[in-house]
Amino acid sequence: MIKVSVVGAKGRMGSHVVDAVNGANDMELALTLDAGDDLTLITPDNTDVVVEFTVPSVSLGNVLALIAQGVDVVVGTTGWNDEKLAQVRQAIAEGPKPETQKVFIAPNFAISAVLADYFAAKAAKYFESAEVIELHHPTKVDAPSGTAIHTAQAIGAARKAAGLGDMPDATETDGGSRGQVIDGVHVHAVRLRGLNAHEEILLGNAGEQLTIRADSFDRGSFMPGVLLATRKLATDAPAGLTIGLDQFLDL
Ligand SMILES: NC(=O)C1=CN([C@@H]2O[C@H](COP(=O)(O)OP(=O)(O)OC[C@H]3O[C@@H](n4cnc5c(N)ncnc54)[C@H](O)[C@@H]3O)[C@@H](O)[C@H]2O)C=CC1
Ligand SMILES: O=C(O)C1=N[C@H](C(=O)O)C[C@H](O)C1
Repeated sequence: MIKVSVVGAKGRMGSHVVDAVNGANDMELALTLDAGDDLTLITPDNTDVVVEFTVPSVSLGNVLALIAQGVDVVVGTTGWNDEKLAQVRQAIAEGPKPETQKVFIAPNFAISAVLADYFAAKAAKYFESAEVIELHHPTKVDAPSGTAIHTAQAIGAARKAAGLGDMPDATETDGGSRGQVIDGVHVHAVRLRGLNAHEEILLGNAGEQLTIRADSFDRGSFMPGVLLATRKLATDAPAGLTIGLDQFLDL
């Protein structure tokens, strides 16, 4: 049995993870922690894998504390950047298990979103223009979404590798309506009561458009991916930091 602890267990995602672990016949729920709880209660004796879904402002601190505890971590919290990721890699190298510690971070655990990212990266070099629209519930604290940032980065990398230049855009006066530019890709965020998590990727050429859309209508859509990652970390995932559920799929 895989002993799984959950950090952020009282949250929208954390509570779904608790239910998913309790429903998995190869897992047992160890500790459920939330804000103010002592992370040093989690040890390799009581936990094989921690699943962390908290808030962007605290996730790095949580992950560093859990690395110091010598436990492997699946991270769903967003808000990551290169500087924070470098701190995670350094903490692993200087931690108690530098050769075996595993940390996995994914901006999105839903297969629809992972495939949308993959398809967008494949399509990007064939289109003059590409923009990303993410749409979420109005209780989300970060914008743009980690998924949209990851998608924009993938499109930007594919365009750079193909030698594509800047996208056409004659905008001279922008009051903010063109969104945030990430690796040359404009990203737009919608917050609307009634939505959960959605992303639309628009790719355009003269006379044609390709639209790639992923919808997570409820948070259950993320759970198969969370359980997959948890099982991978408990078995044959590589040591060190792994980023993106696509790394665990045969895409
Ligand atoms: N990777 C993915 O597939 C998904 C990622 N997310 C991300 O997960 C994060 C959480 O989203 P939600 O669950 O909707 O948020 P939420 O606000 O419902 O839950 C966050 C939980 O973390 C707790 N918390 C706050 N500070 C803490 C600390 N220092 N230590 C432990 N717990 C602490 C809060 O009390 C709360 O229970 C966000 O960053 C969101 O973008 C959300 C859905 C899917
Ligand atoms: O906050 C959410 O709900 C979600 N956050 C993640 C993100 O920021 O990409 C994943 C998904 O979009 C749901």
